[in-house]
Amino acid sequence: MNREKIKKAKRIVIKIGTSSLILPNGHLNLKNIDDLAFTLSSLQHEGYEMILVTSGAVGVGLNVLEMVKRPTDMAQQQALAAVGQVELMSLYNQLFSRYQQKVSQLLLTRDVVDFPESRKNATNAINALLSLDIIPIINENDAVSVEEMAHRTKFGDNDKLGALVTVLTDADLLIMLSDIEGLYDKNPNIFDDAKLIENVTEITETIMKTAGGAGSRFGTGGMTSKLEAAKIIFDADKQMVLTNGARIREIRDVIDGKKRGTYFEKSENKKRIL
Ligand SMILES: Nc1ncnc2c1ncn2[C@@H]1O[C@H](COP(=O)(O)OP(=O)(O)O)[C@@H](O)[C@H]1O
Ligand SMILES: N[C@@H](CCC(=O)OP(=O)(O)O)C(=O)O
Repeated sequence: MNREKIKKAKRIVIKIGTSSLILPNGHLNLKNIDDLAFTLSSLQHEGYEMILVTSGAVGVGLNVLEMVKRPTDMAQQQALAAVGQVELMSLYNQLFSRYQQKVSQLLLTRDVVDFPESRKNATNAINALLSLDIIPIINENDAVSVEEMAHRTKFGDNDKLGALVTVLTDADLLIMLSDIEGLYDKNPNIFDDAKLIENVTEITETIMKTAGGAGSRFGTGGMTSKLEAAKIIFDADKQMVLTNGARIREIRDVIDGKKRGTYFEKSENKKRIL
């Protein structure tokens, strides 16, 4: 499948997972964070409209408070996220400003996307920031969004948030950065002979069955949540590339339509039928 459509993308959402921001020993992955700031800033300077959906509040919070394990208590996790989010944004602010790029922070809850009025307000804010040439950096508002029955405030995970932001902002492309090359035909953590899938045109039962859980102690959703996000992307007729966050400067290759990671794009035939 050729990737011509990617080359036309102008507004691009990048979702980066905790596993690309935190090293296995719990320290911040400064190289990746710096590469991210450099790459997004230079693309923005060239005229692309970049939006960053970042995870890492809880992971960075653990680092700041020198804790090894994520606490099980919900309020403790919320507190950790509140601490980590400040540190994460402070770091982004420093590094992006080194590349002459202004950034901003938006912390969203699920109800913002569900209620038409607040959805419109969030979209307007993001559009206004982009028109001012400021990169919006978005995370879930983990300090206040917890699982509730009547009033839905939680997205579930940031893969879904990344997909919803892509739809909300009518972006042309979602690039999802993880700690792995892309989607494999089986969990590569378990099977040595797992093979990379280059293109996915539909989320079938067989594709869902390839997915296993998170690869690091910091990641949350694993591959299943990335495929759930891909469903949102397909339903909205958007495109997504899942690729390795270890080589962030390759984002440029992805945008140039080169074969990197796994490309999720509904086949033309399918689009005609629907
Ligand atoms: N079929 C699969 N293809 C690729 N990765 C898979 C698959 N099944 C399970 N995984 C695991 O999913 C992990 C990525 O998810 P996760 O740890 O949640 O990362 P992130 O923090 O980037 O969101 C990979 O490191 C890998 O171990
Ligand atoms: N909002 C959470 C991210 C949760 C999440 O989905 O993490 P990840 O699987 O690393 O993308 C945080 O900032 O810690």
